[in-house]
Amino acid sequence: MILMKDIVRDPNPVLRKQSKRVQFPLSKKDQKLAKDMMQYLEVSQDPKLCKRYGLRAGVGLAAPQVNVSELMAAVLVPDDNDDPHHPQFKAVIINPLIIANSVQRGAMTEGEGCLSVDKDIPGLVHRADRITLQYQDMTGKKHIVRLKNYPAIVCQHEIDHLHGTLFYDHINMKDRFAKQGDEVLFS
Ligand SMILES: O=CN(O)C[C@@H](CC1CCCC1)C(=O)N1NCCC[C@H]1C(=O)Nc1ccccn1
Ligand code: NI
Repeated sequence: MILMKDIVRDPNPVLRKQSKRVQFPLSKKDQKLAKDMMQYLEVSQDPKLCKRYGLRAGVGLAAPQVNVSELMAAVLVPDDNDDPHHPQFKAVIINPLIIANSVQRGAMTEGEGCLSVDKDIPGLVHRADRITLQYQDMTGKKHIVRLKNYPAIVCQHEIDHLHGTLFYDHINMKDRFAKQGDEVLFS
């Protein structure tokens, strides 16, 4: 089971490395990693279990955050009324590729955080508002999904990790909350 002690923190250089492609069929190690990362998100989003294991609740976790430089991340975006049985987007995304970005930009009004960044870094994290994401699931099956708003933001945050990018790399440090043109802001 992944615990907070297993999560690598900035400025650990592993967070700045380019991850390697995952081969199929998945090795036993990669199967366990995929399951453990999704389990972290599920446990962390259960208030009782989250407290019991001293976790920070998360909606995404990328392999480099647990010290594995592979193109794999788990995403579990709860639906608005927090029904655990109907998440907005739940997937282990392997060898993900953003094959289209909307011209329209989007950012979360309150900025972003990261389980691997222990300090708060305020500012708008400018991203595409909508993306077309291609990924392989644990069986190697290819999926192509179109995401917008929060699920799109979360996947972009995770895919960034796989390429050694952290959320604050996107903040305009000279004017942290300056909107970019007609950027969509949402909380
Ligand atoms: O790379 C992956 N990470 O670093 C975990 C991050 C990923 C999200 C940050 C912004 C977009 C993706 C994460 O989840 N958080 N960031 C730090 C603390 C809060 C936490 C969070 O947003 N929790 C949450 C939100 C809604 C419901 C339940 N929990
Ligand atoms: Ni992160």
